[in-house]
Amino acid sequence: MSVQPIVQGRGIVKRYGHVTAIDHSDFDLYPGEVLAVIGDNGAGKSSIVKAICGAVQADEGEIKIEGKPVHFTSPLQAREMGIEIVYQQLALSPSLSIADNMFAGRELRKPGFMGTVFRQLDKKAMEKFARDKLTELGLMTVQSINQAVETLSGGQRQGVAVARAAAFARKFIIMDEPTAALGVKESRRVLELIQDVRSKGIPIILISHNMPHVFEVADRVHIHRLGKRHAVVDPAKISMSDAVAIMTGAMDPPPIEEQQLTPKAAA
Ligand SMILES: Nc1ncnc2c1ncn2[C@@H]1O[C@H](COP(=O)(O)OP(=O)(O)OP(=O)(O)O)[C@@H](O)[C@H]1O
Repeated sequence: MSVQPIVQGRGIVKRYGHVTAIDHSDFDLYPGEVLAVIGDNGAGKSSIVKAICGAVQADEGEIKIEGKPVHFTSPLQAREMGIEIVYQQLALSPSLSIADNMFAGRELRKPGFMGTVFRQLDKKAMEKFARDKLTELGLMTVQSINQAVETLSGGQRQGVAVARAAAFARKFIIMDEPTAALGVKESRRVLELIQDVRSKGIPIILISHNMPHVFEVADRVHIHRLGKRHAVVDPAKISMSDAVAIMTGAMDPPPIEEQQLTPKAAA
């Protein structure tokens, strides 16, 4: 029995002026998996995930979420559907608290009259929710949920960004280079968080240049080259150096029947 992909992109094209960033590319994300997207600088990795979440609009092609065609015109629309994004450049407000950052743009109002008429925020409920989520992901090493994000370490900040995505994602999470700015210990914690999120059943698209990280957490590796999906490989069956050679064009991709176009369980 075949499993329906969460995301299915077919023939996606994105041009920026004369540059064709995505050139008739396909894309598939399946339930429960970490799909890594690797590729050289400028291969079109960010552009394809931006097209999926509505940060840019594709010029051609079709994107379906759980089998239904979507045409997001902004990432906010994707967010409303339960798609969360963790960016390389942290999209947190440094002077706001952890709790405020987690709820930015989707604050909880007090129940009843005070919330509906006076629009009063339910600070207690938001703090409790933020504390519960951080505890669930083992991140409650931070001293207070009301601590400003600027007082946290890089790893703790990235932890808050991942916790926020995990707390609100209902469909999937896109992570664009989540460990790029982090040290060894902090990267390790974020990789563990990725595994925690997957074990909760939320699939992840992970863009990364860090091959050891990719090979540690990915179930499948989408290799992007010159704006196209060049191959999809099983990291358990290919060496890191061969994946890089395919990515740079030094080696041909494996024949299609040897690729991992669907997860092993769904094949
Ligand atoms: N806003 C933009 N305007 C013009 N060209 C762009 C824009 N965004 C991306 N491009 C171009 O599109 C191509 C693909 O870029 P993209 O950022 O998607 O690649 P990438 O694989 O994510 O690269 P990197 O690993 O360097 O982040 C590049 O040639 C880039 O210069």
